Amino acid sequence: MSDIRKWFMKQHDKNNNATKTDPPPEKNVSQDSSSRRKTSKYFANDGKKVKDEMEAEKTPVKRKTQKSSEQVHDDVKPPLAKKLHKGDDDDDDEEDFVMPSASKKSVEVTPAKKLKSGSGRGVVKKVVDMQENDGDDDDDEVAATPAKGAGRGRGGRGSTAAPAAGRGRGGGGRGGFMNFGERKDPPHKGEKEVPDGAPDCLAGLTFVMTGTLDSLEREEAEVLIKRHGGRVTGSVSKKTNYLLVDEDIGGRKSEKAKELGTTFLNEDGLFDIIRKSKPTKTIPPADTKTKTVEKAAASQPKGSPLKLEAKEAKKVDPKGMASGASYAKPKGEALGRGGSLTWTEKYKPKVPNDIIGNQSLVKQLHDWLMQWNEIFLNAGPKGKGKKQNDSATKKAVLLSGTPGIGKSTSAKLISQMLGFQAIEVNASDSRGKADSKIIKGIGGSTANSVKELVSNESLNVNMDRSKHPKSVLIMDEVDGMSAGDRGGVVDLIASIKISKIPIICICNDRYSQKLKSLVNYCLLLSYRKPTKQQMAKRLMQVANAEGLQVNEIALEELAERVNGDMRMAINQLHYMSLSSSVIKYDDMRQRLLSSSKDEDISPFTAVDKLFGYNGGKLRMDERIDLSMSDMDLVPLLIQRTFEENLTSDWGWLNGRDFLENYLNYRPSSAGKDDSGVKRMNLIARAAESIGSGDIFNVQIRRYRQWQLSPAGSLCSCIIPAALLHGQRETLEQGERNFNRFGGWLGKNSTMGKNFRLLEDVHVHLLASREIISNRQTVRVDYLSLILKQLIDPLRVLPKDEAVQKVVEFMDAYSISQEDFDTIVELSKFQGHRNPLDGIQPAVKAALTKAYKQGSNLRVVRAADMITVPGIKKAPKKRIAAMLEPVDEALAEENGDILAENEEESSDTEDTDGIDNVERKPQLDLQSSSSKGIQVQLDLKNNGSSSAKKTPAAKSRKASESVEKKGGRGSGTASKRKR
Ligand SMILES: Nc1ncnc2c1ncn2[C@@H]1O[C@H](COP(=O)(O)OP(=O)(O)OP(=O)(O)O)[C@@H](O)[C@H]1O
Repeated sequence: MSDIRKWFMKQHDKNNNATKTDPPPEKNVSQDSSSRRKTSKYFANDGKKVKDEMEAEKTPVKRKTQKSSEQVHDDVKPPLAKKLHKGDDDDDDEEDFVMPSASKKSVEVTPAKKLKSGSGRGVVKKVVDMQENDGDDDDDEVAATPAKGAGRGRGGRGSTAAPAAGRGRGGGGRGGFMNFGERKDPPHKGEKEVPDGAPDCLAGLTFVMTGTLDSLEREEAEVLIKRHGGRVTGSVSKKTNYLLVDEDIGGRKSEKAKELGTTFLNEDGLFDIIRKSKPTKTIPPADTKTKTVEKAAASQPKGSPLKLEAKEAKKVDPKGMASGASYAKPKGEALGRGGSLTWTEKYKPKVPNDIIGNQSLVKQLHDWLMQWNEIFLNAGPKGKGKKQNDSATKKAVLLSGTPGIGKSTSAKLISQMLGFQAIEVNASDSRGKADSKIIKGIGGSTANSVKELVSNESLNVNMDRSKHPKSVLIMDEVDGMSAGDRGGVVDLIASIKISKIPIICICNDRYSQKLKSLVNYCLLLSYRKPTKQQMAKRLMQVANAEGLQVNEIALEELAERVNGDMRMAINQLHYMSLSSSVIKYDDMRQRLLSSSKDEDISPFTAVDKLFGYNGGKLRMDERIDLSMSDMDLVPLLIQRTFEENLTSDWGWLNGRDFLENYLNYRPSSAGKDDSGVKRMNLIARAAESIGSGDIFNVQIRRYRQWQLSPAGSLCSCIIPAALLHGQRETLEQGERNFNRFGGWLGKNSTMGKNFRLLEDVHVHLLASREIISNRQTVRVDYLSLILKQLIDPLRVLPKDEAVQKVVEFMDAYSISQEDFDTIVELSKFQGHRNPLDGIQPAVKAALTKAYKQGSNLRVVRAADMITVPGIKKAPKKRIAAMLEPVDEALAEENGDILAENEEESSDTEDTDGIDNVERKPQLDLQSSSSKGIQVQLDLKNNGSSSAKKTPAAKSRKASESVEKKGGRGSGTASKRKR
C-alpha cells in the first residue's frame, strides 16, 4: 500500500512504536534541562561518565573511539579519524574537500581510529531503525515548547540575516524525512552571550549539528561557526570533527558519530573554544591555508602582486596543471584590484586544465575536434574535399549547461589549442528563419557569413592548409535562436549537414523544445556545475593573486550562493574587493543576501522557500516578494493539478492520481501530530485559501482587476505556505521528492488547441447548412452522433461500401479530413477505448484515398473561401458568427457582429445555451454590405494537400463545383457574393 492511507498508518505505527520503545518524554522545562545533562553522555565535558556508560553498551572499538574523542576535545583539536580514513566518505558536501594538513598536527594518534573498519555500511539496519529518533528531527523531544526566553538579547546576533534558502531544514539527510518533525525552539533562546573569537579560530574544523541547541537556532550556530572559519556539513563522516549537540537524543547522526568516534560538543563547549581563541589571538593550528592567506596579505602592500601567488596556485593545484602559472602571473600589468580587466577576463582559464570541473567532457571535446578533419574531410593526398557521411560520428557538438560554468571557455581553449581559428557567432542574434534556407544561411543576414564559412571550400579544401588556419564555428546560445519558430535551428541543421568546418553549438538547456531536432546531429556534452569546493579553491587562487584576504569558508559560501556560476562568483568577488581588501564571512553573507534580491528567482525556488522548513521565518515582505516573483507560475506550482495513471491503489480516484505540490509538505506547525488530523485540517484550510485565490485570479485576469493581485497572492501562495510549510515528503512510492511543474499549463494549452480545432469543425458544419447551432451545441449534441456516422460504417460494412458511405456523409456535412481527425480526437476519453479501435488499417487507408480523390470536386469550407477586403484572412470566428443564426434584435444592429472582437464572440458562444439552435439561420451579410464591406469568394480549393493545381485551375474547379452543388453550396456562395 503506497497511498496517503499508508502514510497515515505509518504515522500511527510510528506513534505506537514510539510509545513502546522510547522513554517517556519529559513534560516540562526543568525536566527537560535536566534530561539534557543526563543524556549528554557522550560529551567530552562529561568524559568519565561517558566512558563508563559507553563501555556498558558499546563494543571495545567504540569504547576506544570514545576515549579518543574525549582526549581530543580538551585540546580543541580535530579527532584523528580525519586523517586515518581517507576513502569511503559519505558526506556529500565535501566531495572534493582536502583536509588541511595542519589539522592533523596536534592530534594524538589512538589505535581506536585504526581499528575502525569504516563500516558505515554495516549499520544500515540500525540507521533505518534509528530514523525514529533521528537526531535531526527532535521528534522525541518534549512536545511542549518551553516559553521563549525574554528577547533574544545578545544571543540573537547571528539571526539578523534572513534565513538561507533551504538551509537548516534539518539536514535530516537520506531517509530521514518521513520522521521529520518540528524542531523546537532552543530552551534558552537568546539568553546567552554569543562569543566573538579570533577570526579563524575554527578554521579546519568541521561541525555537524543535531538536535536543538541550548540558546542558538541552528542557523545562528552555523553562522557563528562559519564566521570563525569552521565548516558545517549535513551529515557525520570521517571528516567531521565535532557533533554539536546539546541533548543526545540518539538518531542517525549521533549513532554515526559514536561509531566514528566523533567528539560530541555542546553549545557551551563551542562558545568556550571561540572565547579561548580571543585573548591570546592564537589561531588554531588546523588551518594552514588561512594562515598563508593572512601572511600573504600582511606582507602584501595593497594592490600589488603577491610573491606568494605562484606558490599558492601550485599548492592548490597539486596536479601541477598549467593553472598555477596562469593564475600566478596574469597577463599584463593589471595585477591588483585597480586593473582595467574584469577578473573573469583576467583569470579566465588559459589552458584546458584550468577549467574547473568537467574535465572528461573537455577531453571529449578535444578528441572530437582533433579528429574532425580526418573523419569529415579527406585529408589524405588524394583529398578532394569529400566528406564521409559516417552517421555514427557527429559533425557538430552541443555543449549544454547552466551559465558561467565554462562552456564557451572550453570551446575556445580547445580550438585554440588545436590550432583552429574560432569564429564565434551568437546564435540568438539570428532570429527567424532564413528566406531560402541555407542559400541565405542561418537566420538570414548574420548567417550569410555562417553559410559562407561552413561551405566555403576554398578556405578549407583547395587551399594549402598549412598556410591557412583551420576554422571552427562556435555558435553560442543556440537555444535562444529563432524566438518564434524553429526555423533557425532548421537552418543550423542544414548548415551542419553541408559544413566543411566543425561546428560547436552551445546552449543552456539541451532539453529545450527548439533543440529537439538539433540534438540528433550533435555529439552531446552536458556540463555539470563545479562543486563548491572546486570553486572555492579557484576563487582562493584569484583572491591570493589579487592580495585579497578572504577565508575558504566565505568563498564556499559564495560558491554555494551563486549556484555553480563561476562567472558570477568571480564577479562578486571582484565587486567586493573594490570596497575592502579583507573579506570576512559576515561581509560575504551580507553581500550575497543583498545581491540575491536583485537576482531573478525561479518559481521553483520561490515555492521551495515559501514552503521550506524555514518558510515560517520569512518576513512578510519576503513572502510577498517570493509569491509575486512570478504571479502566474508560483500559484500554479503550489497547486499542481497533476493527473496520471498510476498503477497504485488510489482506489477512490479511479486509477488516476491527482497530486498537488502543496500536499507533499509535512507541515511543521502540525508538530508531533501522528494521527494526521492536524495536517488534514491545515490542508483543508490551505485548499480553501487556494480556492479563494482562484476567485481573485479570475477577477484579475478576466476583468483586469490588477489591484487585487496582492490579495490573490496572499490567498493562493502566502497563506497556504504559512499553513503547510515544512519538510517535503513523498506520498507515493517512486515519486521524486521535489516540486514539479503544474499540469495546468499543458492542459490549458491542450484546451486552447481543442477549441481551435472545434472551431474549424464548427465553421465547416455551418457551411454545409446541415447544422445550425453554436460551437457548444456542436460539441455537446452533435459530435458523438457525427462520430457514429463516421466510424460505424467503417467498422461493420464492407470496405468499399463503408468508404463510399462515409465520404458521402463527409461531403454532405463539409467535413474535411482534418475535421475527421479532430472529431476522433475530441471523442477520446481516458478510460474509454479509442473510437478508431476495431477499424482495419486498410479501411482507413481506403477512406483517405477515396476522400482525396473526390477532393477536387468538393466544396467544403465555404467559410474558408470568404475573404473580407482589408482583412488578410477572415477570422473563422467572425465567419462562424456570420453563418450562425442571429438574434432578430441583434440583426437590426447593423454590423455589430462583425465589430465584435474575437474574445467576446467566443465568450458568447461558450455561454450561449441551446436556445439558438432552432432559430432560423440568417446570414448577416446585409449588415456587412450596409457597412460597405464586400464579401467575396476566394475561390480556393478545399485545401487538400494532395491536389496540386494551379491557382487558375483551382478557381475554375471551385467555381464549377460551386455551381454543381447548387442548392446549399451555390446558395450560400451566391448570397455571399452580394
Ligand atoms: N569551469 C571554469 N573554470 C574556471 N573559470 C571559469 C569556469 N567557468 C567559468 N569560468 C569563468 O567565467 C567566465 C565565463 O565563462 P564561460 O563564458 O565559459 O561560461 P559559459 O558556461 O559559456 O556561460 P554562458 O552559458 O553564459 O555562455 C570565464 O571567463 C572564466 O573566468
